[in-house]
Amino acid sequence: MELIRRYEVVARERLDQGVYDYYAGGAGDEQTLAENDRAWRRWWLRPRTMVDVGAVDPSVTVLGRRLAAPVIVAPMAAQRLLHPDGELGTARAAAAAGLAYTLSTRATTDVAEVCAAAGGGVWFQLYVQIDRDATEAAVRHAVSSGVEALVLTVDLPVAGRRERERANPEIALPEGVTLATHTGRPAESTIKPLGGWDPGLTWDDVAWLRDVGDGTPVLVKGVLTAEDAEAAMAAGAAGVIVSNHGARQLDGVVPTAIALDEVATAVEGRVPVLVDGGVRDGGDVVRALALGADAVLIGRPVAWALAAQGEGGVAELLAQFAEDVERALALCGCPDVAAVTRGHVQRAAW
Ligand SMILES: Cc1cc2nc3c(=O)[nH]c(=O)nc-3n(C[C@H](O)[C@H](O)[C@H](O)COP(=O)(O)O)c2cc1C
Ligand SMILES: CC(C)CC(=O)C(=O)O
Repeated sequence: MELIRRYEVVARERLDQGVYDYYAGGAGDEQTLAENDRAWRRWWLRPRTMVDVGAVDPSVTVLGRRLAAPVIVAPMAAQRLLHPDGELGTARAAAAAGLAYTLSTRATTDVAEVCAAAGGGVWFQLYVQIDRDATEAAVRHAVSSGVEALVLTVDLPVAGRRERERANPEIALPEGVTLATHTGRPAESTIKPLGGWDPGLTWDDVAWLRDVGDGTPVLVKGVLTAEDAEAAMAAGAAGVIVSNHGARQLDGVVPTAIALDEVATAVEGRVPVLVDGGVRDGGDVVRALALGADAVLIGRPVAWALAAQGEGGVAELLAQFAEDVERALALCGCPDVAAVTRGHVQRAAW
């Protein structure tokens, strides 16, 4: 937490108020935003001692790819708003750390360039548009660029009510920077919360996407209930991401540290379960693993590191984060990720 706070302080100094607010903000009164962080800490860790932790291996395999730690960079729009290194910087830093990187549909760098820079381990987050032809073209372009998974975001049928964005509803991108044309629309020089996404998306569309993606695994991002986890698996999802979109969509939805328990119990190991929202240190990662996650995604901490120090900042953050996961595993008596069990957490009474 401390490391991340330092990056956030620098990021806040460097960024325009509107840009900082866009990244930091949540929906409504930001009740869920605050609880996303706190809810992890309401699970106390139950460490075991006298286990040989002389060599701790924090690596995992997700969708066939070995990751140095169970950590993936979450999709976040418009990263060249934060630093000229933008998506290329974050993707390169993730690759150097042996982690996967998820590129947003609303990126400021084309997916082909990002895949080339990372050399593997890139996932493509998809917002399905009303214009299905444009979406199909984007998916084909992403797949032919070499993305290893399609992350279908299902929690943004309409824009959340984000009070902090009201002051700056349309953020101008820096001179010479435009949004990548993953939407098939002409290059745009501002970022808006919503534009042309299909609010009519249903579970039947997972089969369509699998088809368009030519078998590339489809992960459903934005699952908060056992019911939706079942529906996602029935629809052919290769995995689910427990997420409330960083508390940016509907204030009052369940924090992900609570939803994860229900979702992982329902999934019973049939597909990978990932989680994001408020994961801030190695202890949180162990909590997530204990509750049944295969890996976590982290969002804002990466944004702050990028804004503060560009690619080097993200590299440092991810290295320290992975090291902290290793330390937390050792201190819980777990020589590897497989050793983490439900018995490594207990719910706090408050
Ligand atoms: C500024 C910002 C932009 C985001 N853009 C996207 C996006 O384009 N697509 C998406 O699926 N999620 C997006 N998210 C949500 C993140 O992928 C992720 O779910 C969330 O930020 C994780 O929580 P954390 O920031 O607390 O780690 C965005 C989040 C932020 C903060
Ligand atoms: C362009 C936006 C829809 C990106 C996003 O998902 C977000 O701001 O949370």
